[in-house]
Amino acid sequence: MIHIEKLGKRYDGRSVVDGLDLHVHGGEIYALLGPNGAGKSTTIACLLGFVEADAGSIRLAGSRLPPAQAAVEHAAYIAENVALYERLSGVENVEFFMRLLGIRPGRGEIETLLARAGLPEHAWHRQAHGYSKGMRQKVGIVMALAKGAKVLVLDEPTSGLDPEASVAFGDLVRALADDGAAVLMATHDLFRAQELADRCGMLVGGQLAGEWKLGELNAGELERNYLDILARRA
Ligand SMILES: Nc1ncnc2c1ncn2[C@@H]1O[C@H](COP(=O)(O)OP(=O)(O)OP(=O)(O)O)[C@@H](O)[C@H]1O
Repeated sequence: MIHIEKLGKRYDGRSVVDGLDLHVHGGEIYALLGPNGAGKSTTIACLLGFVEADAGSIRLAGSRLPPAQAAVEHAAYIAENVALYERLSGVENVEFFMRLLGIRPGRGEIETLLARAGLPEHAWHRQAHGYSKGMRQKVGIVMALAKGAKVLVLDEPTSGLDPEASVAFGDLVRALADDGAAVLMATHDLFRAQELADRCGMLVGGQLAGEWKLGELNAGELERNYLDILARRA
């Protein structure tokens, strides 16, 4: 579903993503790890067509379209802080963003999805300016559900969420993957990555320095591998 091959991106003559190969299959959650400045957000920006890659190829959901168009058609993106129209309610936000995509879900359908995402009913028709970070993430998930996104891309989705909200968010992401979506999640949260993801990769200097199946690692092993790689590169 997500196929990245030999991806390269340079800024100011400096290589920040360098020959990256990364594949995420439908039904799979892949955590992209790495220290600050490793190139995780740049990889995501290239994947979604926010910036143009300098080298390599990207295919989303088997589409031959350029990333920006393929992403509009097949992907949902949930940033660390989900931007909503503050004066619109949760329901109206979903309605508005779906209409931009030519999708017209009924109010009842949106409410059903908001309930599934766990947004409290009293918030559905309230302006979004009072929403917490976790509530915004839920509206973001509802947009992915309403769109039927085959690819879900998350950048630091659980940073700043309390443990309960983080677990609830993880359950929603798992449900989307169980429905067949390919999920790519950039995160610094090794604990949550180990809890949630099926596989993970570690970027250092724009290159994949390690890749693991999480079911095969014991508790704490991911963190040890991560720190070992950084120590070897120091
Ligand atoms: N628009 C830009 N112009 C110039 N340099 C950039 C730009 N965007 C990112 N960079 C640089 O590219 C490198 C990779 O940044 P990126 O944000 O992709 O890393 P990251 O792994 O997401 O980091 P973090 O964990 O801190 O979010 C950094 O050195 C950053 O300063």
